[in-house]
Amino acid sequence: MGRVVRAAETAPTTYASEIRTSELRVRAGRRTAVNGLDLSLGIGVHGVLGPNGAGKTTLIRCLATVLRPSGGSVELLGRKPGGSDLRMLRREIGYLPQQFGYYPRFTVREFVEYMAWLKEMPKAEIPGAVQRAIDRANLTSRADDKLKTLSGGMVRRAGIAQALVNNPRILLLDEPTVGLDPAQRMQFRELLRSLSTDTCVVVSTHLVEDVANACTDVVLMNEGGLVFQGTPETLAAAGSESDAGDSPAERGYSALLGRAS
Ligand SMILES: Nc1ncnc2c1ncn2[C@@H]1O[C@H](COP(=O)(O)OP(=O)(O)OP(=O)(O)O)[C@@H](O)[C@H]1O
Repeated sequence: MGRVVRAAETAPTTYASEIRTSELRVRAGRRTAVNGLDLSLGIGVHGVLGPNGAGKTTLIRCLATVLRPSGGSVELLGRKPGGSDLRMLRREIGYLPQQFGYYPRFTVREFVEYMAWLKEMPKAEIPGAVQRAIDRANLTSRADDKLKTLSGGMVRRAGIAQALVNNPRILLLDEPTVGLDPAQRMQFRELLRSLSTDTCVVVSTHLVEDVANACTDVVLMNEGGLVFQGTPETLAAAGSESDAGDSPAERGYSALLGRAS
């Protein structure tokens, strides 16, 4: 008889926080765009909000291991990114940049397959994983069309598909809903909800309503720092009728930013 395998050995590794930053500083050009940020993000959907220039993109690029911290520290899945471990870590991360390059003659399927290959997925798993990612991004009917024939919103969805293809433990999405029509935004919210139980998703957006409706946690940034972290309900409760905005969440956003400045 073989050795008894304890449940703890087969269960996926869990962390107190998939992402942890401490006094994190990150430069963008000459600016320190993230300046002393302490964050702890676990499984769930974390909506990062903040005005233009708050440091959202810079933070996400650092979490994607594209930019190195200039001070403080970042830990992803319990590890400090760097050295020989970096490739292993990147296999566990999905990333949709604000702007991404692609070869326009690739079909959606070829593009997502190529990204799966770059992420060093086992060859036999790629076709199934690519189809699943394309389905989840609602591009099934356009899977074999060339990227140059797609609308901007569809290209964005191809970007979402490539970010999902390796079933990442950490999924970083920088303004994923730009260019999506209202029906697609609703479907995207569904996708976020389906990811919220087993993935640490970080999604930056200007759409406070997307955060209020599809995120489990709100991270509000201003001038490179953290202004607020809490549930969408707490964000909404922070506002009053006198604050700017068309909804309780927008009024909460305005109130918290107003108090911070
Ligand atoms: N490559 C760069 N060179 C110089 N400054 C930069 C660069 N990238 C960003 N910055 C500056 O860093 C700050 C933070 O920018 P970042 O793009 O992270 O903000 P953001 O919150 O994502 O803004 P937005 O909502 O406009 O996308 C801004 O003041 C910006 O001008």
